[in-house]
Amino acid sequence: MTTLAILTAAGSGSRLGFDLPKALVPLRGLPLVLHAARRLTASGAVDALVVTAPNGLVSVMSDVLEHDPHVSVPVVVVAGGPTRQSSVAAGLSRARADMDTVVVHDAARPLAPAAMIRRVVETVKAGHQAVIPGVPVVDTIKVVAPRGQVEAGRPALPEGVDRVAATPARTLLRAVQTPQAFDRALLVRAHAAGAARARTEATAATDDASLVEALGEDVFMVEGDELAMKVTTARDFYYIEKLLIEDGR
Ligand SMILES: Nc1ccn([C@@H]2O[C@H](COP(=O)(O)OP(=O)(O)OP(=O)(O)O)[C@@H](O)[C@H]2O)c(=O)n1
Ligand SMILES: C[C@](O)(CO)[C@H](O)COP(=O)(O)O
Repeated sequence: MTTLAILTAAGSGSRLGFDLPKALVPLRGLPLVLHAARRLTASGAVDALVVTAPNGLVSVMSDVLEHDPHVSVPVVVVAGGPTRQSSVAAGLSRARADMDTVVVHDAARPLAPAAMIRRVVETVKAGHQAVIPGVPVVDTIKVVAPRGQVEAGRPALPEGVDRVAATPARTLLRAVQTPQAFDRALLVRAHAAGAARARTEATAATDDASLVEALGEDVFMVEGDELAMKVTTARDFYYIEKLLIEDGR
C-alpha cells in the first residue's frame, strides 16, 4: 500500500504580490514548490506526487520538478482549478486505488519539516483516518456576527464596525497547517460530498479536514511546527527566508 502526496501549487499569490505565481517564486534560489516537494520526498513517507499548476503553466511546473535530483518519487503535474478545494479535487482524481493514504500539502508552506510530515502520515497509518497538524494560537480570537444580516432588535452597524458574538476559550484553539493526511477513500468521499462548494472562494472549504468534518467523521490533530508556516504576504516570505538562513541552508 502506498501514499500519494497532492502538492497544491496552482494559486496566483495575489497577496504575496510578486510577478510570478507564488509556487514558482524563488526562495534562496529554489522555487517554493521545489522546497516543499524536496521535503515531502526527504520524509520517506510519500511514494508519489501530484502537483497542481496554474492554468497554462503545467509544462513549466513539470520542468521545475521532473529534473530535480532530490525529488526521487514519480511526479505528475495537473492543472488546478479556480479554488484550492477544486485544485485538490483535480489532484485527487489521479490517486490510484492502491494508494491507501493521501497527503495534501501546500507549496505555500515550503519548509514543513520531514519529521512533521512523517508524524502526520504515520498517525493515519496507525488507524486514525484523518490527521492534521496544529499549533496553539497566541492572540485572543473573537467570533463576529455575520455582516449584512439585519439582527433582530439591534440597530444596523456602520461600515467598518462588527459586533463580537463570542470568545472561544483560547486553550482549545489551534492554528491548522499542512500537510494533512487522510485515508484515501474517506478523502474521496469528503470531496465528492463537498464538490458543489468548490467553484468560488466564498463557498470553498479552506482546508480538506473541514470537508471530512462535514461528513460527521472524526479528524485528529498532532503537533505542528513553526517551520510549516504559510507564505501569504511579502512579510511572511522575508521571515521564512530568514528562518532558512538560520537553519543553515
Ligand atoms: N486555485 C488554487 C488556489 C490555491 N492553490 C494552492 O493552495 C495553497 C494555499 O493557497 P494560498 O496560500 O491562498 O495561495 P494563493 O491562492 O496563491 O494566494 P492568494 O490568495 O494570495 O492569491 C497554495 O499552495 C496555492 O498554490 C491551488 O492549488 N489552487
Ligand atoms: C489549508 C491551510 O493551509 C490550512 O491552514 C489554509 O487554510 C489555506 O488557506 P489559503 O487562504 O488557501 O492560503
